[in-house]
Amino acid sequence: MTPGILTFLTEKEAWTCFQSYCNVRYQLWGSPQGFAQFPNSLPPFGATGLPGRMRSSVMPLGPTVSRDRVITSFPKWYTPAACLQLREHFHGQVSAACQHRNTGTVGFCKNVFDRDYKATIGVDFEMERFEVAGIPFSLQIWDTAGQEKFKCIASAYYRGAQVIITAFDLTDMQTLEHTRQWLEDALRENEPGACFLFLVGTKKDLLSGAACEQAEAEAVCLANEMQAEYWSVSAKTGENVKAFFSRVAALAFERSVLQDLERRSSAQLQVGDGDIIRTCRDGGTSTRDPGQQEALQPRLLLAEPVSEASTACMRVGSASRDLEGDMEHPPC
Ligand SMILES: Nc1nc2c(ncn2[C@@H]2O[C@H](COP(=O)(O)OP(=O)(O)OP(=O)(O)O)[C@@H](O)[C@H]2O)c(=O)[nH]1
Repeated sequence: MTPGILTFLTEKEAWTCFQSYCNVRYQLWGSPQGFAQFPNSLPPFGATGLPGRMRSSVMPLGPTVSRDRVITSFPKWYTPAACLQLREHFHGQVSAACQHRNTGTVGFCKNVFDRDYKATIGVDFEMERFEVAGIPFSLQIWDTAGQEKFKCIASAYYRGAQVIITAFDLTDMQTLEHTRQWLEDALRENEPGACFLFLVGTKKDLLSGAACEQAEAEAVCLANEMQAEYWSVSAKTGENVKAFFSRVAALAFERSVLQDLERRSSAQLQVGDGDIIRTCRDGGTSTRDPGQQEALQPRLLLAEPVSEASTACMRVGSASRDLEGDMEHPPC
């Protein structure tokens, strides 16, 4: 994401307006020692079966998570009329798994609001660290440019998103219509049902009373049609920004944990009385003593996703630099 609170959620030039699309990827991170506290001494959650850049990854060490990125209870929806799920607690299995261990784009990332419009060139990238239910959890946030001329670059980053956020300008309802196209483009690159969808109305500070209610009602209708969860936010005042990203992080976290638990139980089915057969990274198989499994798995998780994340970042950086020249290198 470009600097400036929620720039990915706001307006650009009149004709392209708000088709800004944001594609959020996640990472779970923590120390290998931390994993040893989990039942069976297996790493808690770490995807090995997700496609390409999307795999969750475990990083060896991470900076402390700031207080406003700590999510202890399941964040509430913005409006029950358009939310993905009404419950107010983490899934039972997720809470139970988390109990075994002790253990937060731009304005959101930088806590600043930039009143000057600076177009996103190609793609912006941010990594936000959270702590969800006591577990360190990172979101990779990819803010794709809304302008038509950058569309071909943006679409390369749609694939493998866990969360898709399409944004529009609450003060310009034409931009709401454009979100359909953005969503279709993004969904085309992903498996059906694989992503959480969010529709976000920005510039809430510029609307009030009946005008705001009317705009929100239309947005909620579209959100229901898209099967997306609806949120109104203001990058300028910060209204709902933290709550929105907490919700995104919590939902993404929960899903990744559930997927991981599922993978773990299916992996256990493959364990026989004798040796464990595991797939190697080069596609071959290896036979190992069962006692070695606990030590090996964290290393597999550490090595592969981190290098993939770096490759992805490099690609964003070089694509952007080609177009802008002085683009900041994404924080890998
Ligand atoms: N009043 C108000 N202005 C906003 C808000 N969010 C963004 N803006 C302004 O709207 C303009 C466009 O914002 P951007 O965030 O750059 O728009 P964008 O859709 O991300 O544009 P691209 O980066 O080209 O995709 C800027 O001048 C912002 O300061 C908001 O919540 N309230």
